[in-house]
Amino acid sequence: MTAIDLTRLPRIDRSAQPIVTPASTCCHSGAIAATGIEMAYRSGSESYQALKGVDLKVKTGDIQLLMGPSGSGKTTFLSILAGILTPTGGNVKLLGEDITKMSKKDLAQFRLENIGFIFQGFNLFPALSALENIEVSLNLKGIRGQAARKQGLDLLAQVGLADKAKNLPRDLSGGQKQRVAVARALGGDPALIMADEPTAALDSQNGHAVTALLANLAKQRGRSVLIVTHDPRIMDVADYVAELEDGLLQSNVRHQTANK
Ligand SMILES: Nc1ncnc2c1ncn2[C@@H]1O[C@H](COP(=O)(O)OP(=O)(O)OP(=O)(O)O)[C@@H](O)[C@H]1O
Repeated sequence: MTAIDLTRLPRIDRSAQPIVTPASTCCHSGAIAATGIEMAYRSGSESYQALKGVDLKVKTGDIQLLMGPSGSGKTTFLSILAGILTPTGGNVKLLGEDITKMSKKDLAQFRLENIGFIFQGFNLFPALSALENIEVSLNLKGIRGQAARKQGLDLLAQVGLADKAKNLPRDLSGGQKQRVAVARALGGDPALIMADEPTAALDSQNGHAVTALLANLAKQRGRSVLIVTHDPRIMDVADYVAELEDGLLQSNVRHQTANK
């Protein structure tokens, strides 16, 4: 496996954090506000209550982790916050807009413009090169032709893969694939980045590299980053760590090493 040159990744500069105004005095601090989220999965006459009334607020520029045991409802909650699943109760405001009240068409457009999503399994098209995978996503966001090519190459350079633009996914390591997926998620410069277990399939070095990338997005570019993870390595860069258990939010604690 090709080693990652960590020196090519931008450094995390904690001093560059935006000054956070207390929520009570500012109306712009909420990137994500979920209230009373419930999710009942139905199968025939059976129903399973996966979320039982979950509230969560994430401020602009914060890295929020969502942790908890298997089956506690993390992926369900993330999918609802990303507008992929519709909750059976409660509402979700992203960037001040209630996505649970949007039409399907408006929601699809809102997601394209504002959310970059990173999947555990990378979800790259196997027949397309690294660059083409990003270009296809940019095309969906209305960025085409030379503009898409240029932005795609810029994004690959940002994740340290400028020399892999023509590689197919099968010719990339797991960490490189995930960095392509991160680059793709950054296309169009979305305000919200959501990631489901982004480091689960990665070794230590690649896991740290992807973690550093996500941390830099939040701290140097003011993006709000929500990550479902079991990976304690990501805790080092988190601002808040929420614990879900049995469909309920047990806690949401400010992480001690944040804001050093
Ligand atoms: N489509 C579905 N239909 C029925 N039940 C579901 C569905 N998706 C998830 N569940 C159930 O809802 C609960 C929460 O699932 P979810 O995938 O959100 O948990 P998780 O915390 O992300 O788990 P893991 O860490 O194992 O990925 C589980 O009991 C799961 O079996």
